Amino acid sequence: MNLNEDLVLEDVTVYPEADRTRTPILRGIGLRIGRGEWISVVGRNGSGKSTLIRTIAGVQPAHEGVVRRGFAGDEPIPYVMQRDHQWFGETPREELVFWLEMRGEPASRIRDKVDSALAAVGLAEAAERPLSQLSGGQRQLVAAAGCLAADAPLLIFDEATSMLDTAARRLVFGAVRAIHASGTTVLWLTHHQEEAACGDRIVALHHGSIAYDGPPALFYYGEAERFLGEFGDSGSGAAPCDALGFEPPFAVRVARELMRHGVRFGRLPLTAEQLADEVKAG
Ligand SMILES: Nc1ncnc2c1ncn2[C@@H]1O[C@H](COP(=O)(O)OP(=O)(O)OP(=O)(O)O)[C@@H](O)[C@H]1O
Repeated sequence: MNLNEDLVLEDVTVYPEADRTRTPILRGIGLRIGRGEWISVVGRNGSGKSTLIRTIAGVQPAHEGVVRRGFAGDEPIPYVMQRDHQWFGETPREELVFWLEMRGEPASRIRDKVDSALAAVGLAEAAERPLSQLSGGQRQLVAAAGCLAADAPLLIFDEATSMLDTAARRLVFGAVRAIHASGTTVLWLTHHQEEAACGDRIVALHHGSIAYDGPPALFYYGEAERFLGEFGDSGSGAAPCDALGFEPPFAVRVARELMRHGVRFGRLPLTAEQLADEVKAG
């Protein structure tokens, strides 16, 4: 594994069941992922998000094009999915010990690795509690801790929080943000634009192709100058987000409305906190 190299997809196409006579699930994907990035992946149902993630994770081969795995290495990357996966242990600790034993981790290192992975997701106290007594959010954190303990080079969440209530979603999101702050690369697939807006970069899929790859502000506001200067009455069509049929985060909708009424912002807000800061700054 070359830790300094990006993970790169060049002109990648994937067909259903490798059948090249069928309409591709992914077509002509070009993507470069650097270490330490947080990339939000958005797209409507069936746009190819999970297939893209599976290709990046190394469990779905590319039928055309090139995948250079760079820092992600040759091993398939474990990832956290929407629904509870199959559990092997009775408690978070047993689950992680099982994962590490399966990977052939030396017994002498298992305890430390399990302790630090559980601590990283805030589950140190719950290490010995039965998994059946944990909340949905906590169970996803156990799965995330499993990825961490396994030294996954990328932390991948495939709509993991979509079945959770707001509090549990915040719990998972907050824990992953803390892990990211310490340098881990994160790929976060979501239907929640509020969550997508928090990443460094948004990749939007549309019918199996990348329709947008860039900063969140440009995705939700379009060309900022144009938006700030002459945003029209309808307010639609200016931003990639609108063109692709997504509803922007609440803070963006409020900011756009304020801009329509002549309010000007120094920095385009993406979250409620940023909007509040901008309003306070006057
Ligand atoms: N093995 C397969 N055979 C046939 N079609 C497939 C196969 N795998 C995926 N597809 C189709 O490819 C498209 C993309 O699927 P994928 O699961 O990657 O999309 P997605 O964006 O993750 O969707 P969702 O948001 O609904 O989970 C879908 O229309 C799906 O039905």
